[in-house]
Amino acid sequence: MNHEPFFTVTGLTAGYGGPDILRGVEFSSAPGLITGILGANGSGKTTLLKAVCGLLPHGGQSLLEGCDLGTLPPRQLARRCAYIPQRSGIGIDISVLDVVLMGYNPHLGLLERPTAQMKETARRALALTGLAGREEENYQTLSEGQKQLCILARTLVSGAQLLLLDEPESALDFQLRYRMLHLLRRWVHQERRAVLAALHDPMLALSCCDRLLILEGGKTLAVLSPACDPLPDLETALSAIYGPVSLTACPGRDGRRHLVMLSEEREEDEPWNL
Ligand SMILES: Nc1ncnc2c1ncn2[C@@H]1O[C@H](COP(=O)(O)OP(=O)(O)OP(=O)(O)O)[C@@H](O)[C@H]1O
Repeated sequence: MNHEPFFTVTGLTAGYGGPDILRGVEFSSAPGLITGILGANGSGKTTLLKAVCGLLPHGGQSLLEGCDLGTLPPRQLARRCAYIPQRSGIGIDISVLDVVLMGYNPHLGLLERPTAQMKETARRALALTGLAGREEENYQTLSEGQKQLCILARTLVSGAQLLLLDEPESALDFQLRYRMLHLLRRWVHQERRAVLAALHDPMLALSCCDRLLILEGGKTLAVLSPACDPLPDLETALSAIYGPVSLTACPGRDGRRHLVMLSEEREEDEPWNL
């Protein structure tokens, strides 16, 4: 796999008016890789995604194919970089197909309508995410998990080179969260894009991400490859954010190394006596 820098973050700092929450985050990604951001609650995962796509004032740089994202006007930024927040924020009655077609907005002029080909691609994206036949339904009537799949379809058609996803799996059941990440992984490898996804499920991240960015207190603690880095290195980094854990490697049917993570009980933990 090609490992030339495609997306590089250097010295990223950001906050909300008080002390900096992100304190010099650094990492880089080659094209065709999915990077999972893991960190405890409040470690800065969402803040990182918002700073990269310019929603928060920040210091440092995010370079995508050598272009400083911080210098791009909003429309050009939206063409290159798609940010999917934890909640879609869509509160109006709108069809499922029209939500997916919103992915084309940065490419359309004022009052320009999506083409027949765009509609066809949007239908295919919905079929890929398991929502075939739901195109004309009201988006508001979908379950939270189905809404996440619909937003994923919108992201896939957007043509952005960099996808920033904030807990894209949070409302999905066990099967769907793996299907979603496998789909994203295949798509990213094939299309040579980059995905940065904040995830709360470390097993999912270990199984589906090419790389893991471990955040602790707004800083990069480690950048690791679940497929090839030594287990003790992975255990040390994961234990720093989740408490004591142990990892076991299992051979998958696909021939890749799969990791199973166990949370080890802390001996020093007091029983809960309220
Ligand atoms: N709008 C805001 N104003 C002030 N502080 C904020 C704001 N949003 C987040 N923070 C603070 O920034 C820190 C990092 O929050 P952030 O949402 O980036 O963490 P996270 O890793 O995504 O957490 P979680 O896993 O709980 O979603 C937290 O201490 C939080 O209180």
